[in-house]
This record gives sequence, structure tokens and C-alpha cells, in this order.
Amino acid sequence: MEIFTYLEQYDYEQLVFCQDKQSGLKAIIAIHDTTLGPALGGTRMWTYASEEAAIEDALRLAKGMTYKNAAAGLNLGGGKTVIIGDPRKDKNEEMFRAFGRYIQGLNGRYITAEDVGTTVADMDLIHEETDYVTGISPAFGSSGNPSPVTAYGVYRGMKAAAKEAFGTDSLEGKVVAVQGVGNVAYNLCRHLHEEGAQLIVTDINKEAVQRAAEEFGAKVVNPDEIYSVECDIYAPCALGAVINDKTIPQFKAKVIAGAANNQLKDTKHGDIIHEMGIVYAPDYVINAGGVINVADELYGYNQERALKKVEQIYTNIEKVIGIAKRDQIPTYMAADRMAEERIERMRNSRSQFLQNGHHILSRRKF
Ligand SMILES: NC(=O)C1=CN([C@@H]2O[C@H](COP(=O)(O)OP(=O)(O)OC[C@H]3O[C@@H](n4cnc5c(N)ncnc54)[C@H](O)[C@@H]3O)[C@@H](O)[C@H]2O)C=CC1
Ligand SMILES: CC(C)CC(=O)C(=O)O
Repeated sequence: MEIFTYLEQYDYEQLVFCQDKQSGLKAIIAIHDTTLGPALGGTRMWTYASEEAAIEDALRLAKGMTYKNAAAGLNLGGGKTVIIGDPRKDKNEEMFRAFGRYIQGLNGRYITAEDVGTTVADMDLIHEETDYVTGISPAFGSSGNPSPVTAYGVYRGMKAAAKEAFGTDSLEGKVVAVQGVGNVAYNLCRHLHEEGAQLIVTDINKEAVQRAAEEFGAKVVNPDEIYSVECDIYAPCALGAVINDKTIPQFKAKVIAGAANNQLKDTKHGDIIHEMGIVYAPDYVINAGGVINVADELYGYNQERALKKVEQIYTNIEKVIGIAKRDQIPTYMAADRMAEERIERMRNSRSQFLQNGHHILSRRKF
């Protein structure tokens, strides 16, 4: 990978490599765009096949956060971190504290939170070294684990997408195939079960599927069977690139609406599912609940205010579908248009000089 060529192609601002020999920390912070405000995005800990794969993941996820934060109406830019390592074996206190010091060194250009492989306890360790971290324990007056709120947002967005496909937003009796029943999808399954949807689930973790079967009466299938099951809605809630050349011919669903980041392997896959008449709820619009929730901490966390904003994911999905219909384009393109137009409008409105460059962080009650 030619790093500067890649950074230039998608206009990234900064890529930071963090190494701490004693704790084993190997982290990559990618900052994509800070036009709207400081870059906020979670920290993923994962066993990458290569350093190049880790860099690529950080870059793709950071760009996704720029679009997610812009589309959600947040005054925040996009960034993300990946820590190379196995979250079950390689974590230690020194690692997260060393990482916290690296974040502090960026002086507010990047604010972190949880993602796959990291927890509230990890954020609390980072918080020992820096204030530029969200999703820390409610004991600090913060919002805690963002996953249940992400799930609620996905549930709201799924209803809006269902309304477009089925003429009603009721999910009662609908068959929903859920891929991965981790932190977000477990909570999503609860909402769906409460509304009377029938669940088909899969996960590589046997305990996770067993819990969904016991608590929600979910039918369990093998991981590679989830794409082809008879269902109304497919909800990808594990990792990215699951909408691709291999999986698309297997799809029976009329709606794709799930929590995973970067669901389309390539933009062409968004075009193909559009041509097939599938209603696709763009990933970064539907899964913004978590970031909306943690971002509220920057104003002094108020759960009621945050949840009201998360409710609006329903309207945001409706808006995206409306743009797609108006401009005769796929929904992923409509979402990009919505996010890019907001960034551009804000970039253009920032033409006057302001002493000390007032931004969102100056309001935070540290
Ligand atoms: N946690 C949050 O608030 C947010 C999460 N997301 C995205 O949602 C997705 C899920 O996040 P979490 O629930 O937090 O992660 P998680 O790690 O708790 O859950 C992911 C689940 O997927 C399973 N899985 C992994 N590979 C699989 C495969 N090939 N087939 C079936 N299952 C597989 C894992 O065993 C795990 O149970 C991720 O893509 C994440 O980036 C997006 C926005 C916010
Ligand atoms: C988990 C969130 C709090 C932020 C994030 O990184 C995301 O939405 O993907």
C-alpha cells in the first residue's frame, strides 16, 4: 500500500502510529476529516492478518465516521483507532493507559469510544490519562456502553426501511435474519422479539446464539447459511464487507438493515442490490445511535436528550430513501450526498476568523 497515495485519494488528514514496547501497544489512529469538529470514533481491538490490513481497516472506518457524524447532524469529524491484538488475551492496564497518553498528545483532534473488542472498562483506563474519551462508566456522569443505544437506533431505522418495502413499519410477524449476536445485536433481537418478529440468528460464538435461542425463541443457522435463509429482513451485525459478489446472489430479503460498519464490499454492490429492488438502510446512517449517545457527553450527558436524537434515525432513513427516489440513485449514494453536502455547507460557512477557534470541546464540562 502506498500510504500517501491512499491518504490523498480519500483526503485523509492524519495517520498516527502508536507503539509502546512494555505493554505491547500497537495502535493506529486515523483521522479522516475535522471540518465539522474534532474526530470522534471508537477503538477496535482485533487480530489482523497483517499490519497493512490493520491500517486499511482504520482508514476505512475513520472515513465512515466522517460520514456517520455528518449524516447524524453531529458537530464532529471522523476518526477511528485500531489496536492490533487479541482482545481476549492481549489486553493490560498499561496498554490502555499508554494509548490514553497518545490520545492526549493529539490535544482534542481525536476523541475515542468503544468499538468491537473494547469495553467500558478499557475506556475508564484511557480516561486515567485523557479527557478525550467517551463511553466511560456512568459513575463518572457518562453514558457507559453505547451498544444498547446503537441497537435501538438500528431498530428504529429498520422500521423506516420496512415501511418503504412493505408499506407498514410494523415488524410483527416479519422474519429477520441476524448475523452476529454480540453486544449490539443481542439488544436489537430483544426489541424485535418484543414487537413480535421471528428471528433467525447466527454467530461463530456458540454461547451467543444459544442465549438468543433461549431468550427470544430464535432459530439458529450456521454462519455461512445466513445469507440464503428465507427472510424479510437481513440484519448484518458482525463485521464488514458482507454484501459482496458471493453473498448477493443468495439474498432472499427485501430489506437490508443492520449495525455492522462498512457492509458494502464495494460501492458497486450497493448498485447491484438497488437494481434488485432491495431496500438498503445505509450502515452509517442506521448505526449512528452509539455515537449520538456518546457525543452527548460532550455537552454533559443527558440520556433523554440523547435518546430523542437517536429516535430520529427513523426520519434520517426516510430522508435518505426520499433523496434516492428523487435523484433516482441507490440509497448508499443518497446518504453520501446528504453527508457531503452538510460538510461542504459548513466548510463554506467557516470563512470568518474566530479567536481561539471556538469548537464543541470548549463547551465540555471536564
Ligand atoms: N457497539 C456499538 O455501539 C457499535 C457497533 N457498530 C458495529 O456493529 C457491529 C457489531 O458490533 P458489536 O455488537 O459491538 O460487536 P461484538 O463484537 O459484540 O459482536 C459481533 C458479533 O459478531 C460475531 N461474529 C464475528 N464474525 C462472525 C461471522 N463470520 N459470522 C457470524 N458472527 C460473527 C462475533 O462472535 C460477535 O458475537 C460491528 O461491525 C461494529 O463496528 C457500529 C456502531 C456502533
Ligand atoms: C461505537 C461508537 C461509540 C462509535 C463508533 O466508533 C461507531 O459508531 O462505529
